[in-house]
Amino acid sequence: MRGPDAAARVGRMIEVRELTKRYGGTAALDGLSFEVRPGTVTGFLGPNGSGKSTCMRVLLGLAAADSGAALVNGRRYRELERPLHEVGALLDASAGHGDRTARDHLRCLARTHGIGDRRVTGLLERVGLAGVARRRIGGFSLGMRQRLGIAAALLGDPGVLLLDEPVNGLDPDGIRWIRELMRALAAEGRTVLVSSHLMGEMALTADRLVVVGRGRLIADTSVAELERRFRRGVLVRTPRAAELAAALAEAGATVSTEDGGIAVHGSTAEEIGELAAARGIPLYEVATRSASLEEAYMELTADSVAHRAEEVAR
Ligand SMILES: Nc1ncnc2c1ncn2[C@@H]1O[C@H](COP(=O)(O)OP(=O)(O)OP(=O)(O)O)[C@@H](O)[C@H]1O
Repeated sequence: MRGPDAAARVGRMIEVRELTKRYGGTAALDGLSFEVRPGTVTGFLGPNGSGKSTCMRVLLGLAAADSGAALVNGRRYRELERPLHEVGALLDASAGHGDRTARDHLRCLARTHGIGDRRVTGLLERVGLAGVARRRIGGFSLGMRQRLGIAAALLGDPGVLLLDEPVNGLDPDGIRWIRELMRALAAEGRTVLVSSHLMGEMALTADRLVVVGRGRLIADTSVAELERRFRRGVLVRTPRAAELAAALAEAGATVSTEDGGIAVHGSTAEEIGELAAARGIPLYEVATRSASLEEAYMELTADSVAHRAEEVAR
């Protein structure tokens, strides 16, 4: 890979192109393409079995795709010269020798890449494990293991991070901690891709969303765009409802009576306000209604969920 195209690709950090992977009769990935940009937290969302983990495993060289490309900094994982310095991953928090202390676990990993003890000590502090650094991992709670996994992912100070369901099984403190850490890592200019099947969680953390279903791309969008796309019209309360409704209908909007007010589709809150002002109609309330991101997500993925239920029942 040479020339201007290669340079552009390096800037993109994660690129998944037409990725396909079958397990027997199941297409885990079915022509999936998307890119993840630096400086953002990108949520990787999809119902159970939609291919998120498989995609991450292919990106990390842990599974081979049947066709297509999964690139980090413009290269396949196996072509990376110093992988730990380019991409860090949290896949399975149960990994790690139970007999080893947290510090020794990180030191062993660090040595494979010539990373010194000082970085290990710094990371144990960053993830809040400095106080238990000499305790054996076997006695760690799930939350402590997640923190250790994240320290391992950060060892080589990589620009790209892949986190598979990092909040699974964590208490509210742990969830808040991971959320803040992901935001801080993105603010440092890193590319952070984090998988989840909980839209509510991602809505609080992610700037962008890549939504997949049955191994295919359903949406690649910013959180704000998704909210806009799922607007549910404008609810207006006024003492002169019939008059305003007639004026709005004349202007081309669709109007219905609802909840002691009128529901307007096809007109923005600004247009409604100006039209009412021009006619001297007082407005008591003008509220743009959006579906919650959770509802938007349910709508986007409904087909994949139904299909999966059929597959499981078969
Ligand atoms: N090693 C494997 N052998 C056989 N089938 C597999 C294997 N790994 C994944 N699959 C299948 O591939 C599909 C995608 O699974 P994958 O784990 O990638 O989805 P996911 O989106 O990560 O799901 P979840 O949210 O449940 O973790 C599923 O139908 C799954 O059963």
